[in-house]
Amino acid sequence: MNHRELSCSAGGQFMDRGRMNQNGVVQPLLTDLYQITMAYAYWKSDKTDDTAVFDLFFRNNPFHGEFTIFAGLEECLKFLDSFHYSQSDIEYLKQTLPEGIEHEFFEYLGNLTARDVTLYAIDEGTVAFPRVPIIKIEGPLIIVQLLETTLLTLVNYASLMATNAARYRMVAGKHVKLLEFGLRRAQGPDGGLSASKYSYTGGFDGTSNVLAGKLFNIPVKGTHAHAYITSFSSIGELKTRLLKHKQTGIMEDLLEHAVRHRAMLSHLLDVSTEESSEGELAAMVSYAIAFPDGFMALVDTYDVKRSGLLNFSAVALALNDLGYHALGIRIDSGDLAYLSCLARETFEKVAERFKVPWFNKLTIVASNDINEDTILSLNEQGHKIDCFGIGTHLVTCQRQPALGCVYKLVEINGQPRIKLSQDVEKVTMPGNKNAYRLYSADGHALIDLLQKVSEPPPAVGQKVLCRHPFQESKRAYVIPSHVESLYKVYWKSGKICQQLPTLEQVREKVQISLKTLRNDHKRTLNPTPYKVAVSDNLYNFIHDLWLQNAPIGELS
Ligand SMILES: Nc1ncnc2c1ncn2[C@@H]1O[C@H](COP(=O)(O)OP(=O)(O)OP(=O)(O)O)[C@@H](O)[C@H]1O
Ligand SMILES: O=P(O)(O)OC[C@H]1O[C@H](OP(=O)(O)OP(=O)(O)O)[C@H](O)[C@@H]1O
Ligand SMILES: O=C(O)c1cccnc1
Ligand SMILES: [Mg+2]
Repeated sequence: MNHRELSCSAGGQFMDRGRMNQNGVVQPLLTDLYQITMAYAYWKSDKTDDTAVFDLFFRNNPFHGEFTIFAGLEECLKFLDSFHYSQSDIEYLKQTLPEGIEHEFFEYLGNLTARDVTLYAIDEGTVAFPRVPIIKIEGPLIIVQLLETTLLTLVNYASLMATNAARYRMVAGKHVKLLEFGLRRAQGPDGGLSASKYSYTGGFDGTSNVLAGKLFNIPVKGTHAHAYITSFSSIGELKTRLLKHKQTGIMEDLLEHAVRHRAMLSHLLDVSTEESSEGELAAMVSYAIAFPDGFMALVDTYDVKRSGLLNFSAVALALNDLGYHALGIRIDSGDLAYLSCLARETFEKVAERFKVPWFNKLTIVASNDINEDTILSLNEQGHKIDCFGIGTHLVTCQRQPALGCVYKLVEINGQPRIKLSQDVEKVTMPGNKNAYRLYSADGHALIDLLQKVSEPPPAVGQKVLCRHPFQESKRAYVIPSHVESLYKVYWKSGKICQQLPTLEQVREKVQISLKTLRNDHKRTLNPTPYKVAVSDNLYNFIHDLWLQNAPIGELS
C-alpha cells in the first residue's frame, strides 16, 4: 500500500493547497475502470462541454435503524483539491486502456482538474435519511462522472462507521467511556484507520490505534494483554521490586508491600493466597513499577474472583503506600455483568477496610466480543462497567457491512434524467433539487423535503404540502417552526468555500444533530421511520417524466 502522505489536516481554518494532506491511496486512479472508459467515450462523442448534476445518496438506513450519520465530507473535498492525473498515472492508463485510444485524450486527462466542479453537501456529522442526497455535485459531465467511485468509497464506510459508533454510544449512555480496539480485526490497515477516525466522530472517546491518534489527534488509550500476565510465572522472576515513593522519593520494595496486603485481603475477600496466581502477582507488580500513576490491570487471566481481584487489590494498596493511585482493571472474559458487580463490591470492601475511599471509584473496563446487543443485555442485567473496549463488531460493522450510497445522474445540460426500475424505491429523483429540514416548535425534526431548485424555500409558519415521492395518497401539510436549508456550497471555482470543522467539532455535531431526532426514530427495536417528502411541484415533475420515459407495453 502506497501511503504517500498519510496525514490529517488541521481543521478550523480555510485550507490551502499546501495544507491539503490526504491519505496517499486516495488519488484519481482509485476508481473503477469503467469511469475512465466512459470518460473516453464521452470525449469521443464530443461531450466535453456537457454539464451534469449527480446526486450521492443512500436508499436504506443501516443496522435496521432509521437514521444515518453523514461522514467523510472533508476527505471528499481534499480529493477534489488534489484531483490530477500524474504523468505516471497517464503512462499506466496508456498501457492499460484498450488499444487505439487517441493520444489527445491522454493530454485532456493530464490537464483535468476539479476546478469547474461545484459541490453542495449537508454538514458532516449531521443525521441524514434515505433518498435525500447528502452530496450534490455539478460540473462538466466527464469530470463529475470520474469522481463517482472515489467519492462513494470516501463516504460509504465513513458514514457506516460513524453511524455504528453513534448507535453504540446511544445504548451505552453518555456516562460510560467507549474505546475502539478494532485495528487487529479491521478490513486491512486503511479500514482500521478509518474505523478509528469515524468511531471517534460517532461518539467513541478514544482508540488503541496509535497511528490514528497521531494522524487525527484522537485520544489514544489502552491497557495490556494477557501475554504480559502469562509471561511471568513466579515472583522469583521479578528483576526489580523497587519503586520510588511519590512524595519522599525513597526507594521501597513494592512487592513486599503487596505481599503483606495480599495476606490481609485474603481474609477480607475470603480467597486463599495459595489458590491465587503468583505469576499474576509478579506481572502486576512489575507493571505497577513501570506505570505507577497509570496502573490498570487485566484480572481475568486465571480467575477473576480467586486470583485477579486479590492480586490487583494487593498491588493497588502497595502503590497507595508509596503515594500512587491505581486506575482500575479490565475484564476480558466470563459473565461481564456478574464479574463487574463482583469487582465493584470488592473495591467497596477494600475502600472501607483500608480507609481508601478512592478505591470505590476504580475504573472497570470490559471487553470481549461486545456488540450493541451485549450492551443492551448488560444494561438490563445491571452492571458496574465504566468503560467498554470494543473491537471486532464495531469496526467490521457486524450487523451490516456496507452502506449502499449510490451516485446518480439527475440532470444533463439543464435537462432532467430519471433512472426507472421495477422496484419503485430504486427510481431516481430527477432534476437539480434543494433539500430542507422542517422542524416543529419543540425543536424536533419533522420531515425532510426535496424541491426543485426553481421553487422558493418553505417559509416558517406557512403551510407546506409534503408528498410521499411515490405513493400518491400519502401526503401531509406541515407548518414548520424552523426551516433548515440542508445544502451548503463546499467547493466552487477550485476552492473549499466553507470553514471546515475540526474532527472534534464534527463529533459534537453528531450529538447535537441526534438530539433533534425524536426518540421513537432512534430506538433499537422497530424504530419509527423518519419522513422524507417531495414538494407537490417536484412530485408532478417526477411522475410526468416517469410517464414520458416508461415504454407502454402491448398485450397480445
Ligand atoms: N452478562 C452477560 N450478558 C450477555 N452477554 C455477555 C455477558 N457477559 C459476557 N457476555 C458476552 O458473551 C460472550 C462470551 O464469550 P465466550 O463464550 O467466548 O466466553 P469467554 O468468557 O470469552 O470464554 P473464555 O474464558 O474461553 O475466553 C461474549 O460475546 C461477551 O461479550
Ligand atoms: O473482542 P473485541 O471486541 O474484538 O475487542 C478486542 C479484543 O482484542 C483483544 O484480545 P484478542 O481478541 O486478540 O484475544 P482474546 O480475546 O483471545 O484474548 C482484547 O482482549 C479484546 O478481547
Ligand atoms: O489496550 C487494550 O486493552 C486493547 C487494545 C487492543 C485490543 N484489545 C485490548
Ligand atoms: Mg477476543
